[in-house]
Amino acid sequence: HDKWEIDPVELVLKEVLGAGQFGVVRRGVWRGRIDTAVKMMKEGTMSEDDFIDEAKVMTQLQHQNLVQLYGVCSKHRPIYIVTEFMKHGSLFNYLRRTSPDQLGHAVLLDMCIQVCRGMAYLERHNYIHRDLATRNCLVGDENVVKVADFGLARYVLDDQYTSSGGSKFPIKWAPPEVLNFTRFSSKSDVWAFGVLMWEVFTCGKVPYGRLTNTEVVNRVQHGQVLEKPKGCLDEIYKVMRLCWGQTPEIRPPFRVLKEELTTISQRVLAD
Ligand SMILES: Cn1cc(-c2ccnc(-n3ncc4cc(C(C)(C)C)cc(F)c4c3=O)c2CO)cc(Nc2ccncn2)c1=O
Repeated sequence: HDKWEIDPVELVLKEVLGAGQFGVVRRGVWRGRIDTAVKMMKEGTMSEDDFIDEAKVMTQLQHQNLVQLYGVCSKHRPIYIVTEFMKHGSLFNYLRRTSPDQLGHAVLLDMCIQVCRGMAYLERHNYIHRDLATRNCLVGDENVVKVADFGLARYVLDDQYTSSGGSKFPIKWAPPEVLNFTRFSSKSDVWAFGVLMWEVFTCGKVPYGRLTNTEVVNRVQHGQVLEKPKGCLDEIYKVMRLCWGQTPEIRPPFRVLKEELTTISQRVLAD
């Protein structure tokens, strides 16, 4: 019996949470008491057999800042992907609907540190996210923030999303080596983390505003990076700049970023 296989009989489906990349996602109650989110995979959106193979690895990735994969219902179609439930939805929406004064610098920095902890865990396990952004992080009680949908990008069948020339490719979160050679690594996740920090400290602004993808690619390839968010501390912006090193080698790993941000947080909190 594959322990990552969930019996759909044990799932009671509730309200729709949203329509994700792969189809409708609903809240579900598992075994009578466990709150979950259930992705009901629309046919043809994902290479399902490859994903089901990977699911056993993904269920082993467990960290307080990663949205836990509980398992899959793969004995029927559509398959279900069952994960931990986060009651406040995406970090992107949470930032945009929560007024800035409610989110002081200490809270914004703490959110970035939580994401960094989750990403340092993935880095330690040589696991690449490939689409880190505030839209792919989720918020729970007491401003708990967790990284969601890590690794799933590999199973998307829509080549508008998977090819760097496609209309759905996350250009604004991609470093030069991904734009030029789609060369993903934990260091390309670090670049995306810098953009995520910029999203957090602008309370959910869209990076590079209304620039077209072509204009963004030109800027990134010429070393032009995002400006310091209004009111953002210089030492926090400096960490963002470290994430935007032109080549992956000069960007710090997540375990170093975590130490940097924690040190700043202790100083900021002391003030
Ligand atoms: C776990 N979880 C997932 C979601 C939820 C709902 C709809 N779409 C999604 N998304 N969003 C994005 C997404 C992105 C991908 C990439 C491969 C990385 C491109 C792959 C996905 F499969 C999803 C997905 O399923 C999610 C994210 O997986 C919402 C939750 N919670 C709430 C609470 C209140 N209101 C709304 N959502 C929640 O707790």
